[in-house]
This record gives sequence, structure tokens and C-alpha cells, in this order.
Amino acid sequence: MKTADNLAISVSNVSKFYGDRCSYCVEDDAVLNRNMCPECHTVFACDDVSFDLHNGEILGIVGESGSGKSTLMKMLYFDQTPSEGEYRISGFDGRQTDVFGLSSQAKRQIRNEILGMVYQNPVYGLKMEFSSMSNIAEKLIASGSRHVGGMTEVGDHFLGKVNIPLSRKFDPPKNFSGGMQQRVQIAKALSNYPPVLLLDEVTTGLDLSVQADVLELIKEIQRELGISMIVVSHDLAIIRMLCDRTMVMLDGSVIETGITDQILEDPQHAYTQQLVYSIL
Ligand SMILES: Nc1ncnc2c1ncn2[C@@H]1O[C@H](COP(=O)(O)OP(=O)(O)OP(=O)(O)O)[C@@H](O)[C@H]1O
Repeated sequence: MKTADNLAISVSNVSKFYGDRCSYCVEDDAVLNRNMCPECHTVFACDDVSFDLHNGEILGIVGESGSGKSTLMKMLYFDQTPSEGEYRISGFDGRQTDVFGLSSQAKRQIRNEILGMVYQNPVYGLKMEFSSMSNIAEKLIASGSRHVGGMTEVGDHFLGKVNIPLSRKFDPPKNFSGGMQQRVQIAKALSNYPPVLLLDEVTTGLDLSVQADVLELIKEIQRELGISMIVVSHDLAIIRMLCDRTMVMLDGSVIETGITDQILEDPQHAYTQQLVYSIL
């Protein structure tokens, strides 16, 4: 039984608006044109999003392009500032504080010590010109490591785990294939054992066989390390393979959340039904 004490993070009423909002769209019952105010054209990239992530759970976020998935992930990793809402993290202070309100230094500390992020595009997660080992060392130094021998050991461990030949550990990711870059990014994100890992469309653009390898790797890591994960994808097959629970987004809002099997077998919202039946 999942309880409130078993939460890794909780997110309440988080919104991100692009635009100034007008007297029409500040009203709760305003009817938007998809995610846009028809009067002032403010974009509601995320609108009043709330959810919990339990310890050791993989939560999937699924939705079509433009539904707000990446915006939400960027806010959770402090790449973007929310317009409204609260974000509480157990690993920081037992969810006492709304971490959106913290200083940039405190947010950096949370990013370095509690959160890991794997971006859709490895360019955002890796220094392409540095060696793969230096990329990992950079993350470890940011999270407080100083001992070079220890960092090398951790680097070897995680590069080995993601099947990067250790003979290539000093190669820069720019010399690697897309799948290898993604695996180095995962090794880097994991290297300080973050309790929460965020993965944003991490297999998009990869060959199907490489995609399967990366997904298998994520599953194996979760089984072994028990890390809580949020996996964003527009692909229900990936969600089905990885996620315990799934949250469906449409036009910036959460329209349905539930156990993944339940969502796939008995979708309630018309959009989710369309999504599920389209892959049958
Ligand atoms: N800087 C911005 N200015 C205005 N609108 C933006 C900005 N960034 C994102 N948006 C809008 O916010 C909405 C949500 O975008 P977001 O990238 O989060 O969607 P997504 O679900 O991740 O899509 P995809 O699967 O294509 O990455 C979209 O309508 C997008 O056009």
C-alpha cells in the first residue's frame, strides 16, 4: 500500500504560462483554444498540474506533441521557472519546503545531489567536447566528490553498466553514435546515485534495436538501484514496458492518472481511449 510517507516528490497545482494572461483567462471557467487563450493568446504550457511520485516507482507521462510534458520536466529540474504551484522533495527536507521558492544556490544543490536528468537531446546533458569520464567527474564534483580515484571507479562502474567500452572512456561523446551518447548521458545522470531520475523522451530518434537496449538498461537500473523515475514519452509501448503508473496530459492539463495496466486496459478519457486504441 502506497502512503503519503512513501512519496519521493509531490507537485501541486503547477502551471507555466507564456504571456500576460487577461481578465478572460484568469477565470477558472475560461474556455481555451487548445492550450491558448482566444483573447490574449497566452499559452498555457502546463495548467494546474498535480501529482505524486512514490519511492521506487516509475511514473510515466504520456501525451501528444505540445501537451506540456517537456515544460513540466524542465520545471522539475529547475531549467524553467513555474508561473504558479508548489514542488516538495522528500530527499531535500522531507517535503517541508516548496523548493520552487528556494535560492538558485539551493536549487543547484538539489539538482546536484537529489535529481538526475536525461534529456531527449544528449547535447543538453553532456559536454560533447569533454571525455565521457570527464562528464561523469563533472557531475561527481558538483555533488561534492573530491577523490580522483573514487571518481574514476564510479565512472568505470557506470560506463560499464551502460555498455560503453572502457577503452573508449576518454573519448568525447561527440565521437559516439546517438545511442552511445544517450547511454553516456544515463551513466552521468546516475553517477551520484540520485534518488529521483527524470527521463525526457530518451529513446526518440534511436534505432528500434538501440531503443530496446536503452529501455532494458533503464529497467535494470531501476530494479537494481530502486531509484524513483519519471519517464516522459509520447509512445505508449515505452510507457507500457517501463511504468508502474501513468499520467496522461493533453493541452497542458492532466486528464487521467492511474496504474499503467488500468490506463491501457480501461482508459476513461476520450483522448486516452483514442491513444490506446490507435496502438491495438
Ligand atoms: N518559450 C515558449 N514560448 C511560448 N510557448 C512555448 C514556449 N515553450 C513551449 N511553449 C508551448 O508550450 C506548449 C507545451 O510545450 P512542450 O514542449 O512542453 O510540449 P511537449 O508535450 O513536451 O511536446 P513534444 O512532445 O513535442 O516535446 C506548446 O504549445 C509549446 O508551443
